[in-house]
Amino acid sequence: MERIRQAWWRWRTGKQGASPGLSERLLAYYPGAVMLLDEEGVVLEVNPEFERHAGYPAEQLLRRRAVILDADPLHGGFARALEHCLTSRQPWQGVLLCRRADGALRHQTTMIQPIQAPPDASLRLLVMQYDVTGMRERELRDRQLLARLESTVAQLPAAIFRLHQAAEKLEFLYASDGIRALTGLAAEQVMDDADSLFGLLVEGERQALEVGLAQSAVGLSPCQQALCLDLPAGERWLELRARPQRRRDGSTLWDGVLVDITEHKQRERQVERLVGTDMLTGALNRRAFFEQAAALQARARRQGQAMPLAMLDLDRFKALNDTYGHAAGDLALQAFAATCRECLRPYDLFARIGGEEFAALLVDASLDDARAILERLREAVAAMVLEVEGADIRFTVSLGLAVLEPEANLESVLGDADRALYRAKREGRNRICGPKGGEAGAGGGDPR
Ligand SMILES: Nc1nc2c(ncn2[C@@H]2O[C@H](COP(=O)(O)OP(=O)(O)OP(=O)(O)O)[C@@H](O)[C@H]2O)c(=O)[nH]1
Repeated sequence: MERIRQAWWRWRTGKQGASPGLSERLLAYYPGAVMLLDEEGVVLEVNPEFERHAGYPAEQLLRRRAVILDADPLHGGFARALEHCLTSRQPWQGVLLCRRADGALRHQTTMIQPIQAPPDASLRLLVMQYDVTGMRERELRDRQLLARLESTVAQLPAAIFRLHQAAEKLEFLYASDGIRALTGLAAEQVMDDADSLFGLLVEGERQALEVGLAQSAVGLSPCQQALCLDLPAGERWLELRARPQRRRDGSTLWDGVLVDITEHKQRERQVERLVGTDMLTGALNRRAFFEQAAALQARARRQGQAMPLAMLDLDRFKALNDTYGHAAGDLALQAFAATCRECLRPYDLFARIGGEEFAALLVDASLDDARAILERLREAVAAMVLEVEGADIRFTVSLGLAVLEPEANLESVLGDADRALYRAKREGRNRICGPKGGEAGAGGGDPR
């Protein structure tokens, strides 16, 4: 077969010219159907394989026009292909829909080569056909299957992808249409430029992804990573799950899926918030305060900054409870916490760390700033009037202030603030004390 293909190729490319023996060789060895036609398109000769491949007994075809093989002998492509070869003396190649003697339609890949046949150098056409119907049917089935698969993938609430990394560069070799619902980006956009997607990652997430992919590439282990995107509609969380494979050139490929996990993340955060929140007042609880204060202190340590820390305690709260009842006391605690949140800045930490004891950690504030903020807070609390069953309830707050130095121990600084608070109580309540020697912002004293 290879020998014949090479001979055919030499012939077609004209390196050797039309070999007089070639048509005989093709008629003898070509594994498909071969016909030799005269310049009227009449069949002069066929090969022994002809009937098996063309589905026509040789005797029915010899001395008849070859176009009768065409599914449409009058207007089909066979007649046009022959016409082309005869007028241009150029070869023709293509797929023709032919009809077998039993009426079955078959796709035949067809090559037609004009040759000058000795001895009179009259024009002949050498026609070779090979039945590719099975191949075309398989191709059609594959295409239908692929179309079904693509539409199924498009319906998924996820995007599938193939990611390639070579020389540190990441590119999507494939991204399904689902990427648009997840990110607002078209699949083509992501395939053209992976950064159109990775550029949406919130700060630090890209680095986390690169580390995750690097670990996956080294150990050829699955990669699973939660990614947070900053989209115009808000924050969106995706989970990337992918399996790596190594290419021969040493680069790595991941086939994987991106799934929206925003709802799950939001629920997770809600639970985290609830676990870290005091149910009565909505302030942070003691555990969350210590965790978040430690994180803020680590950041402040890097910047070499100290942070003012205050303890707040309602004055004579027992008496309020005793006079108006525990429910009124609860209401007072809630109103107090709400006023504190209004007076503090959104990024300050505010927590209920005991019964009627609260703490505030002021971020990026000098001691003077803190005093001014807390003084406003003290005044706002003193100005509050709670109406409970016809009675106007007023109360005040005492504050103890300390400074959390970058390297200091949080518990012991809370102790300092507590001691300052004790002084504020002793000196008449409704005032701010501390740090040592810096008593300022004293209020009107205990109204009682
Ligand atoms: N209503 C209510 N009261 C609470 C809650 N937690 C603690 N308390 C009350 O807060 C009061 C705290 O009283 P004390 O520690 O004696 O102090 P105080 O009466 O505020 O007096 P000073 O702190 O000295 O001004 C107690 O009566 C507790 O029962 C709570 O969740 N709700």
